[in-house]
Amino acid sequence: MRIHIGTDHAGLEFSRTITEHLTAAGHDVVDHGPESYDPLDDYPSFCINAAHGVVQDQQAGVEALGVVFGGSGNGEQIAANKVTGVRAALVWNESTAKLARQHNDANVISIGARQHTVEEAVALIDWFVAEPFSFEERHVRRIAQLAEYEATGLIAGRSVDA
Ligand SMILES: O=C[C@H](O)[C@H](O)[C@H](O)COP(=O)(O)O
Repeated sequence: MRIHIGTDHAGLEFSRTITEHLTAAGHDVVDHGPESYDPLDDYPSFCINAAHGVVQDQQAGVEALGVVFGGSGNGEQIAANKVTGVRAALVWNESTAKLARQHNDANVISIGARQHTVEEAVALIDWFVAEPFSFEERHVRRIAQLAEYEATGLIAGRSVDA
């Protein structure tokens, strides 16, 4: 599995441990930065680049997921979700990490590095990566609605404002 990671200054300390852990588990980690600590850096470009990496790999048939993390994980999730084809979920416990895959087929998760220990963050990532999508009809239908809205502004061919 290729795993794209992106963060900001608030998550940078987690990067090394997360990369070491995922690499030791046999994953191919692509780090989209930042490379060094700058307390004034901005998460959008790092997280959007990670999200783009996931989509490009998946479109090319490469098995890939993404992990973005920052102080809260909120801005990082918002940034990742700006990328067409990304379903980024903010996860904070075992249940939300697993449901991100089971129900949402999330291809990116976001974690608040100031909300967890690095050991907790690694566990969240492991739960997410190991969990398969359920392929249950209702979840497939809802994900398809999101994709349709993203592509056309419609859901089931109808305006969501109607
Ligand atoms: O949602 C955004 C993230 O939590 C950022 O990591 C956070 O806002 C950075 O905060 P500061 O610039 O105060 O270190």
